[in-house]
Amino acid sequence: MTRLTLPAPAKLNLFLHITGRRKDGYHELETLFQFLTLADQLHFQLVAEDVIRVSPSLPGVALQDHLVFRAAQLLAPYRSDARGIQIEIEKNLPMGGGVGGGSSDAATTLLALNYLWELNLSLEQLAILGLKLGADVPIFVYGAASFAQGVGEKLTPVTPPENWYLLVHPGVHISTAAVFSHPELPRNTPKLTANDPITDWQIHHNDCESLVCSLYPQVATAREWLLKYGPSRLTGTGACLFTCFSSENEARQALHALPSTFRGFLARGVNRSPAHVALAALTEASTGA
Ligand SMILES: C[C@](O)(CO)[C@H](O)COP(=O)(O)OP(=O)(O)OC[C@H]1O[C@@H](n2ccc(N)nc2=O)[C@H](O)[C@@H]1O
Ligand SMILES: Nc1ncnc2c1ncn2[C@@H]1O[C@H](COP(=O)(O)OP(=O)(O)OP(=O)(O)O)[C@@H](O)[C@H]1O
Repeated sequence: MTRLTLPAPAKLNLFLHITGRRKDGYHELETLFQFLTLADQLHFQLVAEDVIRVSPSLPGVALQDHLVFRAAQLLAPYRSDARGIQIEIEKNLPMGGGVGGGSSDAATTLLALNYLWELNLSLEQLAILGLKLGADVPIFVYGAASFAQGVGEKLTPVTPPENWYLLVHPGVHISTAAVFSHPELPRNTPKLTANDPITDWQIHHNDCESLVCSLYPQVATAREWLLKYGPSRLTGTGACLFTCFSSENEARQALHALPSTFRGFLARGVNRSPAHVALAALTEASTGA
């Protein structure tokens, strides 16, 4: 096989507790990750020359900083021949939206190149490499909805309900680093205990939400609008907020009522990453399983 298309799905942080800060500045988190059917699409094509080509370019992102390019660079030394790769990205996920688009693009690149370059690296090896690119990369590499601890890399698979979500982007770009370095960010939520119902996400909260709403009035306005439909929550450090619906139809009706100042996305929560589903289908087809 010389070409491959794989999705790079969005994630939601159904809740996000900050339980402490490490000496290196990174924060200790407890968060519940679920994937969405909403995804970027990445097209990979092996080429004879020893190059890594990524197109189209992303606004404001130099090639050397592009997480897809960096993921390919990390894997290139493991090749046994000099075949290069051409990668084309259909970007559907809002950047800086808290849905992990960059991390997911990187993880899908690791999975795809491991397959196309026939590297036979384990998911654990890919996750360790991926963590160098961002705290959110390992969850996408493993591909199972999980309760995460540490900086987001200690993962315990769980199965929250696979609801329909309306995701609202209030139109602001939020820097993860800026939120995490803010002096007013709460950092001392007590750790959950073994008896806490982890997948019952609505009883938990996102520690970034109040701060982000006070720094960005558009996020606060979007939150107020979403609250008419049910409990709403910030994902990651924002800017996107979500609420859940028991059917696609109800979610679609809410999307139709969304003020034009916001962008809305309809998606289903899924406990297995669509990238893994697609890769498994491919492997089964090629082995005739
Ligand atoms: C907020 C989350 O999206 C929750 O899933 C992630 O923790 C962020 O993951 P990410 O975007 O992959 O983050 P990284 O690229 O590793 O880090 C961006 C910046 O966020 C801060 N950061 C990130 C993760 C973490 N556990 N503690 C932090 O303090 C660091 O200042 C870092 O410089
Ligand atoms: N392939 C990529 N897709 C998106 N952003 C990228 C990519 N490569 C590098 N970046 C840079 O990473 C920044 C954060 O991107 P991303 O869209 O993943 O944010 P996010 O959804 O808020 O992430 P998270 O929830 O993990 O904090 C972008 O603003 C951009 O500068």
